[in-house]
Amino acid sequence: MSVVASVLVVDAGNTSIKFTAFENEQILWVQRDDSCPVDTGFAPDRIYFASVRSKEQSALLHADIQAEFPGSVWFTLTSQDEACGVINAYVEPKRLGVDRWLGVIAAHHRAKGDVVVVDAGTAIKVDVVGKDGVHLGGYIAPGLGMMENVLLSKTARIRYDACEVVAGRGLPDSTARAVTEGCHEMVLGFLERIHRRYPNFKWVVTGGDSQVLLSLLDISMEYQPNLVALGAKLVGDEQVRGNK
Ligand SMILES: Nc1ncnc2c1ncn2[C@@H]1O[C@H](COP(=O)(O)OP(=O)(O)O)[C@@H](O)[C@H]1O
Ligand SMILES: CC(C)(COP(=O)(O)O)[C@@H](O)C(=O)NCCC(=O)O
Ligand SMILES: [K+]
Repeated sequence: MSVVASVLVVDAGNTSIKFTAFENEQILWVQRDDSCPVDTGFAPDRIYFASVRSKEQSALLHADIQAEFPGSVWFTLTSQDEACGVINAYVEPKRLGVDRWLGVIAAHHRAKGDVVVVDAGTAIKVDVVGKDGVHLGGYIAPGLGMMENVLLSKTARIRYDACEVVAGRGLPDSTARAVTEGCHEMVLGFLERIHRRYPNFKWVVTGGDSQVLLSLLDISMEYQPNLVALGAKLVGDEQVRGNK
C-alpha cells in the first residue's frame, strides 16, 4: 500500500503568506492569506515553513500555524550552500532570501537547463541558474507596489484614485498613468536588459505581480505561480530523507 505523504508548505513573503497543501506530489489547494487558514480539513504529516519575515514575526507565525496543526512535524527551511543539486552563489549562502533559494531550486529541476527566475512580489527578484545547477547570482529591485507607494508617500502632489488607473494609448497623459506606467517601464527595462544578456536561457516567472509583467513583456516565459512552494517541497523532502 503506498503511503500518502501530506505536506503543508508555508511561504511567508513580506506582503502575503502562501499556504500550499500537497498530497504526495499533487497540489490539493493554495491559499494566500495574512494568517493561517482554519478548518481546512487537511491534516499534514509535515509542515515546510519558509519565511523572509523577521525572526519575531516568523516565530509568531510558527506558533499560530503549529497550533492549528498540532500533529504535524515542523521543518523550517533556510538557504543553504547546497541543496537538491543546486549550489548557492552567495558568498554568505544563508543571507540569500529563502524564497529566492527555493524558486531557484524548483526552476532548475523544472527547466533542466540554463534558467532565469523572475519573482515579482514585494520586491522583484531575478536569479540566474546554470544548467549544471550552479546559482550564478541575481538582482533585487523594488516591486511595482513598493515603487508606487514610495512616489505617493514621498511627494505632495502625486495623488490619484484607483479608478484613474486606466489603460491608455501613447505616452501617459495623467498622473495615474504616468506613475503606474513609469513603474512598469522601469521593471520592463530592467528585465529586457537582463534578457539581452541571457537570451538563450529559459525564463520562468512567479509572484503576485507576474501576470502584469507577462502581459507587457515580449519575452517568452513560463508562468509558474507555485514555484517557491515546489522548491520548498523538494528541499523539505530531501531533509526528511536525510534524517532517516
Ligand atoms: N490577493 C492578493 N493579495 C496580495 N497581493 C496580491 C494579490 N494578488 C496579487 N497581488 C499582488 O502581488 C504582490 C505580492 O506578491 P507576492 O508574491 O505574494 O509577494 P510576497 O511574496 O513578497 O509577499 C502585491 O504587491 C500585489 O500587487
Ligand atoms: C528580497 C526579499 C525581501 C524578497 O522577499 P519578498 O518580495 O518575497 O517579500 C527576500 O528575498 C529577502 O529578504 N532576501 C534577503 C536578501 C537577499 O536575498 O540578498
Ligand atoms: K515571495
